[in-house]
Amino acid sequence: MFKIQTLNNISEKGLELLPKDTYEISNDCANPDGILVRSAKMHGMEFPPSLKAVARAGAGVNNIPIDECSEKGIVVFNTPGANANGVKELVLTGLFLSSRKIVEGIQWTKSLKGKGDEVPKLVEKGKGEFAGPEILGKKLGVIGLGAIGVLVANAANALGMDVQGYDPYMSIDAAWGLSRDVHRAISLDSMLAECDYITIHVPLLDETKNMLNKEKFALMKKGVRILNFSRGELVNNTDLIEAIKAGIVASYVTDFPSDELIDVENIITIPHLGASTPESEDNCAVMAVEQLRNYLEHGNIKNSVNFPDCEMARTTNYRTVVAHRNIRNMVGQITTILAHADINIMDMMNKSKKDWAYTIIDSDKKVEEDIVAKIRAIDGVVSVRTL
Ligand SMILES: NC(=O)C1=CN([C@@H]2O[C@H](COP(=O)(O)OP(=O)(O)OC[C@H]3O[C@@H](n4cnc5c(N)ncnc54)[C@H](O)[C@@H]3O)[C@@H](O)[C@H]2O)C=CC1
Ligand SMILES: O=C(O)CCC(=O)C(=O)O
Repeated sequence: MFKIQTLNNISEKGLELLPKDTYEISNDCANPDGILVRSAKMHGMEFPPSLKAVARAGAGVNNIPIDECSEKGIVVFNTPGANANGVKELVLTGLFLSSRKIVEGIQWTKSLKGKGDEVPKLVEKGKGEFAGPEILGKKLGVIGLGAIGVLVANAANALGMDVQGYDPYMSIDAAWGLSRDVHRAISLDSMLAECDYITIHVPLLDETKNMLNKEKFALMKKGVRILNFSRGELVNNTDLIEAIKAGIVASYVTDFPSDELIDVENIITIPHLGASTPESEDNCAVMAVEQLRNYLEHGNIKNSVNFPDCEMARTTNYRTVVAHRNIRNMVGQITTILAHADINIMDMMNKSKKDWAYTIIDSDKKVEEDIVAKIRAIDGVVSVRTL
């Protein structure tokens, strides 16, 4: 029986893929084999030795202590692209909200309640306060051309915007999906200087924290409109508020409210609704559960953020999987231990990703616990399982 702990509400479409005879699901269990999570903060959480994997039903993994998980041999998965359309649709909404003072206008209209027959006249008199430009023909800069950035760039291009993108690490898959009409920015700074609208779609990392700051606002066109549906910490809020007061930033729309941003003129805060659609929630949950099951039951890794993709069809009933550091002679040491135990390897796969590596071995006989203990004792090995 595998125990799965859920730290957030996970769509039933995903949970129902966990067979009741082999999986126990609870939001409060003592020794889980796997955790399913959305945005719950996992930093500072105690990880029991039973924990083998964490599956993030979503894209961003800044709520998970990745390095600590790697050191403990806990494989962390996310669900690339599964909620990208949900976010894209809200970014497009944000684009229009940043241009036309729709939110402010709706709020003002409410203040007319009780004015009786005067309302239409007051509306016509007051509406000038809420005018704003059209997006057609305007320049949009997209920072980060991954699953979401590409969809946003293509959709804005289809709406008649002049779109450029900046992503020094763009994947080949993402490049295949990008419209040929989207231009490649020469540099981030040149893109920031030219655009009327800027939207940010990068992960929150040490390198991207405060990516939009005083120095970058100083480069921007007066009246620029900025959208942030990625993470709040990508933008320095103190510098942003100054740039708004100085008239550089005409509007900031974000999915990540924080106290200093709420109720500030020209800032629209949305309560992290980017992926809050039934479609995105279902897609993410199904993908997260499928990846978690494949790992727990077969030791296959797909879409992990800390260990390499490593998938092999089973050739025998005896599988051993080893998570280890990406250092010399790991495979040599593992296979030597198996050879001394008179175990023959029928098929194997070894893959690496940055500092970490993973080995799957299908053998002709069961690898008993004393042999597992020997593999576990190799310097650099962080987890061993037989399946
Ligand atoms: N508002 C919401 O509900 C949601 C927010 N997100 C946020 O959006 C982010 C992006 O999501 P996806 O597009 O699905 O991720 P992704 O991994 O497909 O794309 C991220 C892109 O950013 C690029 N990148 C990384 N560092 C960069 C840098 N310094 N400069 C320019 N580009 C850089 C990468 O090369 C990659 O192409 C997530 O990390 C998450 O924080 C994701 C889903 C829902
Ligand atoms: O699960 C959610 O609603 C948050 C989605 C998100 O921010 C992400 O996938 O990175």
